[in-house]
Amino acid sequence: MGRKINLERPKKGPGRKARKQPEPEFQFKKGEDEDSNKKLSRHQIQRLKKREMLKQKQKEEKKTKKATKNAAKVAAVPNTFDPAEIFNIEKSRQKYQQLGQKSKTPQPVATNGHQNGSAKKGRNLFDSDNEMDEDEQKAATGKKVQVKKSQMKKFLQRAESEDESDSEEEEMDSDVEEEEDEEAESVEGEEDDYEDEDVGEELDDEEENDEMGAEEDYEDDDEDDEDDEDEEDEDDDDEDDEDGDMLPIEAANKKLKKRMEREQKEADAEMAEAAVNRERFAFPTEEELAQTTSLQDVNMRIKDVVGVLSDFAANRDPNRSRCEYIDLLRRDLCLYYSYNDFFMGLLMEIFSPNELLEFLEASEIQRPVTIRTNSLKTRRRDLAQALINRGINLDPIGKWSKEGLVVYTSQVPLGATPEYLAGHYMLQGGSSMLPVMALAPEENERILDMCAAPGGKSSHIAALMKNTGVLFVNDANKERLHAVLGNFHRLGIQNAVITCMDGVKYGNIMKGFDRVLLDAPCTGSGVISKDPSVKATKNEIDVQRCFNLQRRLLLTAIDCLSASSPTGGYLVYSTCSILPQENEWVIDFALKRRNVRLVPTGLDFGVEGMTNFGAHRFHPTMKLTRRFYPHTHNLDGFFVAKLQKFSDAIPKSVDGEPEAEDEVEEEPEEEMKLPKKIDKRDWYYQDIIDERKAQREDKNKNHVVTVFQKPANVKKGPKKPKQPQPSAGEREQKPQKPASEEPKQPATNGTSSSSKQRQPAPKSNTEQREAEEALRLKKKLKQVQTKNGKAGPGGKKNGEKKKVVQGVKKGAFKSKVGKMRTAK
Ligand SMILES: C[S@@+](CC[C@H](N)C(=O)[O-])C[C@H]1O[C@@H](n2cnc3c(N)ncnc32)[C@H](O)[C@@H]1O
Repeated sequence: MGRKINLERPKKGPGRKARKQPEPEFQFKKGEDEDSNKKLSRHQIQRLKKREMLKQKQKEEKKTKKATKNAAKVAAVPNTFDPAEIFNIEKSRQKYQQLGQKSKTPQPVATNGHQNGSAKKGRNLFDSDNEMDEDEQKAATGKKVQVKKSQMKKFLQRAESEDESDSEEEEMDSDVEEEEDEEAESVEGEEDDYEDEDVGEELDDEEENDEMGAEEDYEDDDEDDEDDEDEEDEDDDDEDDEDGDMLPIEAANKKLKKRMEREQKEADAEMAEAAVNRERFAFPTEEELAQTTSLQDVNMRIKDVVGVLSDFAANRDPNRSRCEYIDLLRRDLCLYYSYNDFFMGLLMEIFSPNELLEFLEASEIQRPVTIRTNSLKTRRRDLAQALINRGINLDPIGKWSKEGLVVYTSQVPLGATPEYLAGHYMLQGGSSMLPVMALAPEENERILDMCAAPGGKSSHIAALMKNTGVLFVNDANKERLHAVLGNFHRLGIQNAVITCMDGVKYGNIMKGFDRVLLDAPCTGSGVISKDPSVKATKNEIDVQRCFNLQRRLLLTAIDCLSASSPTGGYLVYSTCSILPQENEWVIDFALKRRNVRLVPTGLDFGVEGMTNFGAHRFHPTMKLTRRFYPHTHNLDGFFVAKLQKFSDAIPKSVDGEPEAEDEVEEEPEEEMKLPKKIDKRDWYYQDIIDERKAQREDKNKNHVVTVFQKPANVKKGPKKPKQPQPSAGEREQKPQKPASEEPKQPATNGTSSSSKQRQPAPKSNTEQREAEEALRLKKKLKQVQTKNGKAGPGGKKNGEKKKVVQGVKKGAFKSKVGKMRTAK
């Protein structure tokens, strides 16, 4: 028989040690100590005494330290502060302990692990002050204490780690005590063991001493802070008396406030002292000005003069007028930032000296690259994801736009990604989205964009219209309109009609629009970072030319609008200029001449429009317009105004005021002039860069195609026949034709355009060039024939012309022209 299996399961429950463990006792509480001394072992009593002595010693040390520091205390106060220093962890910890001890009652607490220990401390921290739940406490603290979360987090983390180390210590102590008790019970009088215990105790004490030493070191490291803390300690004591059970964190906050106030006072005093001691800026003589060679000196002088102007009465040289200072400032600013005097003068009329400096600095820096999601093809989230996958680092442009994205870095050219080519986005400046947002186009409306090329805003309008209704897209610049066409194809816009005409005359063709956008041509004073040539090239005539055109365009745009439109009758006028002459002044001009009123733009940021400018007083509602600046919004400088037409009737013009003030004699501006040099990375001219590239490619293709078609004709046909030198007598008889009459270039107007009209419109650049070539050849042939006929068969001239006809090969011309026509 084997052994009988014991089927009885072993009893579950607390282990031997746990069962044996008595209720935890808090032995080091004052008051209780004397009563409980009887219960304590000899060693425990010794240890307790030791600790008491140590504490006493520590207190005394602290007191002496405080006294010496107070004696040595001078006005030296740190200029900066570290929140961690203000939320002094060690002090807080001590305070927690005190608070904890105040409220601590000898109730049983599980001490199986340091987490509980710390939890216990945590509870003490909160429970000691009042009896609210921890959560309630937290909520209350959150309301009361205005401290940054991160600071709070750090603070609590550090406090927790301190608590943890404390609890570990306690655990160690309790373990040792436990062992002691056990040993005392079993082997009384075993000296060795006691010695060991003593060693253990000493180690404990050493540890404590070390800790205290470390604390002291910490304190010594930050003596200055300690000074403050000591001071605050005193305050704290008072506060404690005053505020009673104030949370430590509240106390810390109070300390922080006090400290900040004190620092502010000191900073003010320092500033005042510096102002008194500062060397007064001496106005430079002409010689000194002439001797200035370094830009750094100019920069210094700019700052000095701006400083003087900020408090002119106090800082001025009594022998110098404000005008002299301003002239000096303008001169230096022009030199430092490379502006012409006139343009700098305009800017100085807009901004205060300090803000002017900010604007000039911001205009030297490129704005962030931004793109607009084409909502006809994709969603911003999807586009962002696709671009992020290509290594493009981007973010939403801001809360104000649902479509814009700002691109920080990109490893691929943004104008060549598959997403761009698929029309998922448009390269567009952030501020360019604002006028369309203000226009707020609706579906199924009839909308006009009067100056639309290259089509950034038009395509945005079309997207908001969701390809419904009709969008009339106009621009006076034919070349730029090609870009509109390209962009619209790429972006999938199908509701647009593109026209090329002077906007001023648009009202003669079509009216009754629900909404009109007039993004007027301007000086570009808001986009200096994109085109720095503005700084040095713009003159008074340019500005006058711009605002005169803008006024005329605006009046026409208003005339094109329908006051009885069921959905709108709104017009948005915008420019990328910050000059009031091109903005508020133009709007004010229109307000006086048409039945329109200003309405809010709906844009929730931007600076209010000006109601005063120099001697000018604009309509008070001008405040509803919005200005955007590079230095305040990190956007291109822009102006946006929204008008509502309330009557189609045109009021009689204001007496004595011409339709266009300060009219400058000028030729009608047919096409916008492009800058001489276009930066290849400039998105604004991306369309033109593409166009030129395409033309270059076309040229090469053209060459190949011509050779392929008829190489012989190409060589012989267009060859210019050598004109025999006429004799002196002949020269007198028949004067030579002026160069302009020579049909060198394919004509773009006059007869050629009429003949063009008869032919079907060329579809592409190559075809167009071929057609023009054919026309040129045809014309040349005709000319030669006529001349031949006129000269008569027998004369000397006749013979020469015959030679020419032979030279160009009449048959070859005809066949080429014929072939091209059939090709068409
Ligand atoms: C500021 S740009 C327009 C930019 C466009 N709205 C966009 O967002 O892409 C001004 C445009 O006005 C055009 N323009 C200049 N004079 C004009 C006129 N008299 N009539 C119509 N357009 C004109 C220029 O060709 C230029 O394309």
